[in-house]
Amino acid sequence: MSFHQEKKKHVAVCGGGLVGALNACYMARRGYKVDLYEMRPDIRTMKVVRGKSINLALSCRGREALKRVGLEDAVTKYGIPMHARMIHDLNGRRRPILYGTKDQYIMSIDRRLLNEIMLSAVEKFPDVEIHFSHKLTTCNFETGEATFENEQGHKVTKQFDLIIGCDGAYSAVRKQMMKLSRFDYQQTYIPHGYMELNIPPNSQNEFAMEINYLHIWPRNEYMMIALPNLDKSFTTTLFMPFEMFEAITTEEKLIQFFKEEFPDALPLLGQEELIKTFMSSKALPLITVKCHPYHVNNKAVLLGDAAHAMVPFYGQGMNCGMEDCIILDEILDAYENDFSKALPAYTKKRNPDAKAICDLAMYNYIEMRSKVNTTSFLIRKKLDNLLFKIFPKTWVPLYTMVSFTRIGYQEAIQRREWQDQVLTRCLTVLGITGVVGLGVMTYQLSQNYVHWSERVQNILSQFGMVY
Ligand SMILES: Cc1cc2nc3c(=O)[nH]c(=O)nc-3n(C[C@H](O)[C@H](O)[C@H](O)COP(=O)(O)OP(=O)(O)OC[C@H]3O[C@@H](n4cnc5c(N)ncnc54)[C@H](O)[C@@H]3O)c2cc1C
Ligand SMILES: Cc1cnn(-c2ccc(OCc3ccccc3)c(C(=O)O)c2)c1-c1ccc(Cl)c(F)c1
Repeated sequence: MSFHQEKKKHVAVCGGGLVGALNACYMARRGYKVDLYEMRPDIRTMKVVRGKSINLALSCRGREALKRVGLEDAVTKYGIPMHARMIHDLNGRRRPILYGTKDQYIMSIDRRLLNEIMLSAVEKFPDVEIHFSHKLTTCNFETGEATFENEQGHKVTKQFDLIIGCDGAYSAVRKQMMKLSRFDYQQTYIPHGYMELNIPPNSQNEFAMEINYLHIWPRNEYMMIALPNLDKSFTTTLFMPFEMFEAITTEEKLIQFFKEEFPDALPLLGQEELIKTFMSSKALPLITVKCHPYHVNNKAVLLGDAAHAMVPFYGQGMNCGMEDCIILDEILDAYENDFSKALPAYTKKRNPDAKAICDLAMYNYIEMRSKVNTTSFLIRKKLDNLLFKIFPKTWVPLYTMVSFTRIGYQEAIQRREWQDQVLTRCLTVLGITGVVGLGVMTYQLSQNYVHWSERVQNILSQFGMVY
């Protein structure tokens, strides 16, 4: 090796899910030698892949991350744009509210297909190897050694320049970090669980609802959403307290519940299919995880849910994790691949934003659970869109900043807090002004009324009529 030729960095990406597969592309593009370890078998060869939501919403941050490794078109050609939310009320009325202009839409993407596309993209890079059915068990943050166990229980230990934990909300890499002092960790399971249902194509084999919409049934304690699939079905996710899931013990109770809470969805779901799916499924838990720091020495770093798992009530978990790949890549450029400088800088840059979106997703969950039914959802969103039209530079709806820009999550929330203060003040002033104004107007009207009624009476009296 010549004096000037730097030794090629050798990294281990642990976890071949949505963020790990993408990050492996980023690391390979940097010219690193990449070993990607995924504890599951190759999903591209599996008939059924169990796991999280069947489809998910891809928005600006995730798209930009895909774009930078040349995957945006490969993914979005299989995506279904959702230009608006479609709010379903109890009477079955559906109200669309646009997300913004025609180029401001989120996309419904099949999770498995997205993962497969990225795994296949990884394999195209030189000096990259994917090790399926290899589970990370332990790692040494002093030496960079990591041990993986395969299906036969055989263990292999290798040494790396960097261990990148993309192994999800229940990360093994993070578990190793938790043994270290001054590693902060916090997790919260929420009382709600989720269950995925399916709205199949209708009898004409067409979509059973409007296609390019994120369908939302806000019912305070319960929420349901539906995202379209390429096979003309809708993956419908019911969010409900576990107690409620457990209380629905018979088919009658289930049908009665949907008749009361989601009457328009019941015929689309199909009673028999709903019963079959609901009675054979278990509601799955939802967790939020926050931790700090994201790195250890110059040997390990966390991305995606391993670093910041969030409840799915803002549709940002994957988008945030994909944006992590951009942030780390930019910082590695800035510090010329010096991990001892780049990793602390990554934690410093990313941790506040990731915590902010975790908090926002949780806030939205609490908000939707307690205060959001169709009316309040509609009012809120229409007011947001109206103020955005009037003050496009200053009043950017929070959902727009989060989903259609790469404004830092923390900044987006700070700007929203300012908006809330302004709105509260305006409404207060309007309220006070309104009351005062109403008083003045009433007085004036009463004066005018007296004046007006005198005039009418004078006119009518001239005709001998009095009313
Ligand atoms: C119901 C629901 C709806 C959602 N909807 C959206 C949405 O609309 N938009 C959005 O942006 N996000 C959404 N999310 C969040 C999104 O699913 C996650 O943020 C995203 O999957 C995180 O990707 P990840 O790669 O970090 O983790 P994961 O997708 O969990 O992948 C982790 C990978 O690591 C592997 N692994 C785990 N442990 C090990 C180990 N020890 N060794 C090796 N491999 C290991 C796993 O097998 C897996 O393949 C939703 C989540 C849920 C639950
Ligand atoms: C999967 C996905 C992608 N985006 N969103 C999303 C999230 C929040 C939203 O608004 C914030 C808000 C809603 C209601 C009241 C105040 C603020 C909007 C919107 O404005 O349309 C869209 C979701 C989603 C995920 C789960 C549930 Cl339960 C849900 F309803 C939607």
